[in-house]
Amino acid sequence: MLTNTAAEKPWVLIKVARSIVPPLGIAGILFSLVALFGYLTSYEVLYRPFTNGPATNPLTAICILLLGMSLCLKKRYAKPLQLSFAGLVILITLLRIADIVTHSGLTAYISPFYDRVLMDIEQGQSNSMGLNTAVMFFFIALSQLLFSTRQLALSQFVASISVVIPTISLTGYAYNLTGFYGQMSMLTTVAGGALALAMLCLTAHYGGLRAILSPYLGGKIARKQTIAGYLVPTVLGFMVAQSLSANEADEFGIFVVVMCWFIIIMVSVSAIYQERIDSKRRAGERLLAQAALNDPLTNLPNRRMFNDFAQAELARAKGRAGTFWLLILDIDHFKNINDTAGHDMGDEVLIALGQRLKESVRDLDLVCRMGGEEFSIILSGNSRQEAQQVAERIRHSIEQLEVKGWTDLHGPITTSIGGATNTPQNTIEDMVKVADSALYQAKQQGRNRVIFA
Ligand SMILES: Nc1nc2c(ncn2[C@@H]2O[C@H](COP(=O)(O)OP(=O)(O)OP(=O)(O)O)[C@@H](O)[C@H]2O)c(=O)[nH]1
Repeated sequence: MLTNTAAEKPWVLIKVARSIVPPLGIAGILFSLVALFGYLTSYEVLYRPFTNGPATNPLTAICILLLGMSLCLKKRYAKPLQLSFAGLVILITLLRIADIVTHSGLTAYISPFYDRVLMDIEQGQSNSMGLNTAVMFFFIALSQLLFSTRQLALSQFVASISVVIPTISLTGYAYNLTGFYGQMSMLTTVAGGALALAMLCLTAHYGGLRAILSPYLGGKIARKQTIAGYLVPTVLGFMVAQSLSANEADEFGIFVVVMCWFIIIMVSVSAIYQERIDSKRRAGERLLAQAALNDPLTNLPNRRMFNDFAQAELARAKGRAGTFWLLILDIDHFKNINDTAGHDMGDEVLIALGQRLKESVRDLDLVCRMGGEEFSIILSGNSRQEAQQVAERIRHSIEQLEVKGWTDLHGPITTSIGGATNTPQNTIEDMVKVADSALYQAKQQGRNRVIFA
């Protein structure tokens, strides 16, 4: 039944963001399998896309595989497996970080295809999980762990840190700044970027990201600001970096990345506040719309809502040459209830009767309080016989209605009902007039009856 015109807009972008998580996870799995297949078959280009450039280390490929799988898991078994996969990646990356700091070579014991890695290193080729790669996967896994334990704010915060690392690496590849990507291969950069983005998208329904993806004005502005805040400094930075020496370009590159993320963080914070204020405004607007279309006593749609609904129903019926029925129902001798038991008892009767009417029809039918003790019911797509049966059933059901303080002392409440249907020519006003005159006849003939025009 139509009850609310100020409905929330669909949050399409959040749905899209959440729907791309499994495909990004699958992309990660494929990247890792390609790299591992490269090691298995000694087909170097699969794990080292650029000759003499950085390689995707086998341990890195395992981290990508575990994180990719954890993002693709279905709900039922997801939590324990996600926790285990994320935990494993955290362990591997922490070992690797300890390895880099202490030069202990611990990861050699757990790395698959280690002889191949050694061979590459002996030939002077880069092949190890660099500090930036280890930190990136550590943060992605930590974000997954926090998400699985419902720490959404922290999970989103950690995911945004993890997105920064592949962004720096990508900027390095774009600006040709080796220090920016170090030992992180293009394949690892893309796979890490996809997984970090997927982690961020998992929390799209929450916090800053939710505000940026909002379908309302605040979200629209925030999205444009985010894109401009990232693209403008990056493109301008790229042009300036071309004219700088290697050392200057490195420092300038860091400045550009910091600027981009500073702008994005500022935009997210202001979007959160904007969305908070706007959601209160929307709630107020919904309440106003509700009040304008509903009767406050019975909480049923009022005459205005009746007109909107009836016009739409008439247009629909004309479109498919169908019929619908209008019943106008009036409580018999209602004044007597007010006069005998007081206005409050009259109100109670109106509320109970409204509730009974709502329960007596289907969800697609509409029950309205037209005013005073008069109600209307729109029955969609019934034959005359069916509509008469419904009207009789309603009349009978109201006779059975019990309202403490009235029916137990003064007997049943009865109603008179007039019915009318649409014709190709008539308007809603015509239908109301016809149903009203049928109701008048029912009153004339002694009340407590149904008369159809
Ligand atoms: N308690 C209460 N009474 C209302 C409300 N709105 C209208 N009324 C009363 O409903 C009564 C309607 O009386 P009448 O139009 O004479 O109709 P009736 O007494 O039902 O008689 P018939 O319709 O001819 O059977 C009036 O006394 C109105 O004051 C309301 O919201 N609450």
